[in-house]
Amino acid sequence: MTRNYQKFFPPGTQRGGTDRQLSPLEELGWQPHFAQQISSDELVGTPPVRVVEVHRNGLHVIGSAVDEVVPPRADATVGDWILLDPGHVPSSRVLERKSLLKRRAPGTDRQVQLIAANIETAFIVSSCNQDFNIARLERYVAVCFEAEIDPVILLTKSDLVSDPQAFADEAAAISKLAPVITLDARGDQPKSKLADWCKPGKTVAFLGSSGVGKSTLANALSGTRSIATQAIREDDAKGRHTTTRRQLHLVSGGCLVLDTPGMRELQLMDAASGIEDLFADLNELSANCRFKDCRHETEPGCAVQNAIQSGDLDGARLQRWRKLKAEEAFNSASLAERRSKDKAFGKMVRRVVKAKENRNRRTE
Ligand SMILES: Nc1nc2c(ncn2[C@@H]2O[C@H](COP(=O)(O)OP(=O)(O)OP(=O)(O)O)[C@@H](O)[C@H]2O)c(=O)[nH]1
Ligand SMILES: [Zn+2]
Repeated sequence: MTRNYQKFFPPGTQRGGTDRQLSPLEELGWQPHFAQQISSDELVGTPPVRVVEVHRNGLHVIGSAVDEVVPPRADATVGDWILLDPGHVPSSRVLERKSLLKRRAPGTDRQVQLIAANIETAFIVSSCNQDFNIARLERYVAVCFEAEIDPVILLTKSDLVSDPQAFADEAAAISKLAPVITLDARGDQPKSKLADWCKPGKTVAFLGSSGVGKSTLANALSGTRSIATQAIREDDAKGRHTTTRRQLHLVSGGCLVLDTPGMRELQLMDAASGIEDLFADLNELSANCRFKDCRHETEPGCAVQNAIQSGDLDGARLQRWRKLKAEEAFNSASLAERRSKDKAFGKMVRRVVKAKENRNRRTE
């Protein structure tokens, strides 16, 4: 039986014209990257399903002819593709991801928390007002680079300022790889301005602080409907639905939007290469410093300081680079320390167990 997915789509979204009709799995974001990881036997025996929602007590998964909640597992998050083993659900395999967004959990114990998997484009949302903060935008862009997600910077509330282009110009200096778009999130602009990224079968997310317009944008993409909410309503006569914010929504036109919590506390961790990518210009400059270990402070022959002197480089950008690197090093080092402590503890446990076994053997 193949499930009929039409009911998940808002009316009038079936595409005509030259576009090939996507299969139900493709509508959910299934792509060659995932198909390559499985054999045809596996495809039949363990159908691929996508995690569309994370509940406290389980993962809501949807596939062709599958729509159920399976037990939660630490190694899967919203957006993941899982080969569902109906005979033994815990043995189901999580497919290798295209991207993974993770963060350091709030609080002091610095656990890694998986936020979302297989996002293709992250819209980093800020507004043309006091929310606009270059350091914060840079942080998000670095996180996207690290996660292998394409970042696009969206500056909302352009209707409330006289010169939105000034904000756009500043944001454009962050990275050549992060396009910048200014817009009024209410009305028609999002649909046309985001069309390049919001294609059927593509998964996108809106990241940013509270109040910048993430919900407004998602709604403006037109008639956002939650796959998860939809499915749960079917089962629940009272029309109740969950209030979790970590969900995949299917948007009119077919793209998938991941709804994530505000993420104000976004911390960099294990993101060294994301930072390298973000500050590629500074790394290039550093290669020309006279000393290999130049700290770009008062050393003679420092290409970075020279660029600042000549006005080619904004000194504040160097400061932000330092700050991000220090933060990343701190968070990652703490994690490494804990890992090595865990390792040492594991070793000790094994030693004790072995000693006990030896003792038992001798007394047998
Ligand atoms: N004038 C104007 N108002 C906007 C724009 N974008 C969002 N708003 C308004 O800003 C307020 C907050 O927008 P939301 O979409 O709820 O913001 P959010 O990012 O989803 O906020 P959280 O749900 O708290 O994370 C709403 O009153 C919107 O109508 C814009 O481009 N122009
Ligand atoms: Zn230097």
